[in-house]
Amino acid sequence: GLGLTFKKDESFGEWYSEVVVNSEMIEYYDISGCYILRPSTMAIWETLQAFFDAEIKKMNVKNAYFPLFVTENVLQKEKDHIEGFAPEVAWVTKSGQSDLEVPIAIRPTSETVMYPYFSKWIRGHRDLPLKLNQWCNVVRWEFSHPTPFIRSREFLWQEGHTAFATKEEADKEVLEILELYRRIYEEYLAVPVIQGRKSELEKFAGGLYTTSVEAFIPITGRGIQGATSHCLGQNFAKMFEIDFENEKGEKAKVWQNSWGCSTRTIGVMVMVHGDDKGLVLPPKVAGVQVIVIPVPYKDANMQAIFAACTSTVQTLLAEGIRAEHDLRENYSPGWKYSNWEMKGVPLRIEIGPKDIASKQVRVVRRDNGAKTDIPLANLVEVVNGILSNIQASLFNAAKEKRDACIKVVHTWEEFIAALNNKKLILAPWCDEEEVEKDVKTRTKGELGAAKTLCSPLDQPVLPEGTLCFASGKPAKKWTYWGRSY
Ligand SMILES: O=C1CCCN[C@@H]1CCCn1cnc2ccccc2c1=O
Repeated sequence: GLGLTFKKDESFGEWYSEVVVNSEMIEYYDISGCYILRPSTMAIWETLQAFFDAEIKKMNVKNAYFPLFVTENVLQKEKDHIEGFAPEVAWVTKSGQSDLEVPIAIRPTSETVMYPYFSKWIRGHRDLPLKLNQWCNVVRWEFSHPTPFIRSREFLWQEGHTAFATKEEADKEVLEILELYRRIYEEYLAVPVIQGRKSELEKFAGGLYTTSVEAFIPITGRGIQGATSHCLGQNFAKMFEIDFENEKGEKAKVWQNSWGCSTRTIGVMVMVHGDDKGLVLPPKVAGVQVIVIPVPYKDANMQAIFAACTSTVQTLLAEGIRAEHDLRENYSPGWKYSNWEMKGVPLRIEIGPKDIASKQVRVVRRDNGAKTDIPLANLVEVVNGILSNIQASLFNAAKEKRDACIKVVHTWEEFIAALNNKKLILAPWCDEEEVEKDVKTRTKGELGAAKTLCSPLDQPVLPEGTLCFASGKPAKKWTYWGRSY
């Protein structure tokens, strides 16, 4: 049949897998954790890429491309950053029948690939700031449950790697990039996110501190890290001897950042906006924003209807609206409506005999099903208005839903109750790592333990004397907790 067999709020995992396949975004591949990204996925990725690439170029970041492969000794160089990740590193050990002299790793991230050359290229303060980015794939051979877009063994991302003379410059850029990540989610994918700082336990171990944008999936009550922007401090500069002669002629270590955003963004968008008819695409990222469908009538003049469909598409394309028509003769209008709803196309235009007669078209919104008859005369301006209204209402609906999941707690009992109610928990915390580990231990279970998601940059007031929900010690900051992907 045409529709989905699984309902979003009954069998979320199965619903998600069915939607990404039936909407023609993903095709499963015969290697576990690897997926084919079909054109409708690439159209979305290319829109996000175009926005982010243009913005980082305004920041004087330059794109480069470094090799996919990294030697073992270089990869092992930064031990405390690699130790936890080592099992995920994929290795090339043969070419043809013969073993390689030395096994070669496939990049899981590119710090160790790039930084020996940062060391070579950076000599004096005039070589700073060095700001490089690459759009590429990375491989992490994870064994936890693979999920299209969300957790795959190969994924596409951008990884930015920058070096500065001072910590102040690095700190500033960390937040500038984090703001771009917020815009990717909120302005393009219509997904609300929280900007925050990771705890010492959850941060990138090789860095100084990690900031992130955190999304939330109300149906599963799980948080999901949307993208990360790390200040690496001088850790990698020490390891890879990335020094420069500062303006006083002294030898100094550079201050570095690294930041990344991947195709996981697309999976979050599917989870947040999808419904039981399939994908729901925010217009700003939809590869096809409007689909025009002829509605034939028994003795109607089909040529006139087809001609009207074609000219409507041309009119919209001329104004930069991404429109297509579906003139296939062997499918009914009803079948086509379901098919394009499954693909998440934001707006459908139906053209039948009476529309021709009264020089109008009927538009139907994917997000709320609203139908409106529009005179051809002001088609473009009305369609543009509806598309931007869809974009805004998708974001507002998602934000309202996410905010309704936020629960402020002050005690352990409230915390556990909120966790069992699939809430996104905001709690005062003493910021002690032992307490964080203890919460993980005490909430272990088949749904996974609760963990810190981030401490919001925008901290609510913390009244004097507020105690930590878990330890009873004086609280130091408000922190979001929850189960996560
Ligand atoms: O997040 C980012 C943003 C982009 C640049 N890299 C940083 C840090 C990556 C942390 N990480 C994540 N998984 C890994 C997996 C295997 C080996 C190493 C790593 C590893 O270093």
